[in-house]
Amino acid sequence: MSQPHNIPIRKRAVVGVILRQNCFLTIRRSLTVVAPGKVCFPGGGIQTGETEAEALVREIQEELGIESIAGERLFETVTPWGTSVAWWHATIAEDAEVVINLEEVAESFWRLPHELMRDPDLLTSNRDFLSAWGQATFAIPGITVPSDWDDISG
Ligand SMILES: Nc1nc2c([nH]c(=O)n2[C@H]2C[C@H](O)[C@@H](COP(=O)(O)OP(=O)(O)OP(=O)(O)O)O2)c(=O)[nH]1
Repeated sequence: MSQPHNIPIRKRAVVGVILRQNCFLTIRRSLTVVAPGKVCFPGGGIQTGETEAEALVREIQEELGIESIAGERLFETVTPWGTSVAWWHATIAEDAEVVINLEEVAESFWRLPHELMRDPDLLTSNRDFLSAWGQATFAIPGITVPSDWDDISG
């Protein structure tokens, strides 16, 4: 699944969509990284020689101190600044405890879909990702689109 685009790709990144009890594991970016203070999912740039799944697991470990298992590749977008972003479902242990890396992450929290959509600090690409999910462009394992989604996202 992908969005149509004609922006030259300068970098590739991967993002982890992790759920617990209908809530997304979400981070607020630290003030020293790109898009400071913005809310998004864990993830980051893919290094040379890494697969997307390897980069996903490494970034989640680096940012949140937790082991994860890469699941299904859900979606792909391109940021206006030319980063191709692959959106992956990932799972973590039920009792995994998040320990944030303060160099990259200001805080982490679990958010219901409508709470995320209403957060003014949510990265635009994440809003687009959630909208595409709400329109059934792809499914996310373990969560269904709320029946009142059109009211939430409209
Ligand atoms: N981490 C993360 N990045 C996202 C999300 N949505 C989205 O468009 N992005 C974009 C922003 C960036 O262009 C790219 C990853 O950025 P990043 O700043 O987290 O990655 P990074 O630390 O590896 O960056 P760098 O050190 O390589 O510069 O993906 C998201 O939910 N989480």
